[in-house]
Amino acid sequence: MKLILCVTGKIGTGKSTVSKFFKEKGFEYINMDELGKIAFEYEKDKILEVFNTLERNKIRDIVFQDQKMLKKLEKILHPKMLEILEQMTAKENYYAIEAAIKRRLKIKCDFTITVKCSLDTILKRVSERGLSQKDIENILKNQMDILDEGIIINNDGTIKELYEKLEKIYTFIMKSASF
Ligand SMILES: CC(C)(COP(=O)(O)OP(=O)(O)OC[C@H]1O[C@@H](n2cnc3c(N)ncnc32)[C@H](O)[C@@H]1O)[C@@H](O)C(=O)NCCC(=O)NCCS
Ligand SMILES: Nc1ncnc2c1ncn2[C@@H]1O[C@H](COP(=O)(O)OP(=O)(O)OP(=O)(O)O)[C@@H](O)[C@H]1O
Repeated sequence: MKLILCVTGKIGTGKSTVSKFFKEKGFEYINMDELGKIAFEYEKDKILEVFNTLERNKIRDIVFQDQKMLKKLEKILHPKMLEILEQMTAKENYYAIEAAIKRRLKIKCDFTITVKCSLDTILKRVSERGLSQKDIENILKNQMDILDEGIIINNDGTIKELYEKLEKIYTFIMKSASF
């Protein structure tokens, strides 16, 4: 049997943490940001032509301040990312796909979890990763199409509280999937 669970949500809301829970339950974990990095390697020539650089930090600064440039980057990378995703999910298995822009990528899945938390929590958790408040706000401006979808998880609380919610959601998904 094949089951595809998508974990979506804005930057720093806790998608990786939620996905890790499902990985521990035996799901195969796929991170679309990582597929983006693989696609980037395949499409270096096209990227260099458009951006005159291959430095991810520089490209990040450009695209999250200019939506037209983000569209150009997505047009180069998304087809390859989706091709790799299709290959990776060909077998019967349980998959947890982490994808902030799941809707934009039009990933088909059986269950969706949207992870949410307040802007304050996002800023606090992500700034520890070395991104400035301005960087985070620029990324968030380009994530306005991430809407509440499927099972909604609020992740402003502790990890323990998150895991308690996830155990219930896991039970629900496994029961629903067996029908
Ligand atoms: C712009 C790039 C080069 C910046 O790389 P960098 O290593 O600095 O950052 P990283 O990939 O970790 O992304 C930073 C944050 O932005 C988010 N993000 C990435 N791409 C997008 C996008 N197209 N739209 C909205 N948010 C995005 C990520 O989920 C993450 O939270 C890179 O994000 C990229 O190639 N993006 C385009 C591919 C894509 O759409 N990936 C999203 C998969 S969900
Ligand atoms: N409930 C929580 N309590 C405390 N810290 C948390 C909680 N949930 C997640 N975190 C931490 O917050 C940070 C962001 O979480 P995580 O990496 O899971 O988010 P993400 O949505 O995957 O981020 P990105 O969009 O950048 O991929 C991480 O350092 C994670 O360990």
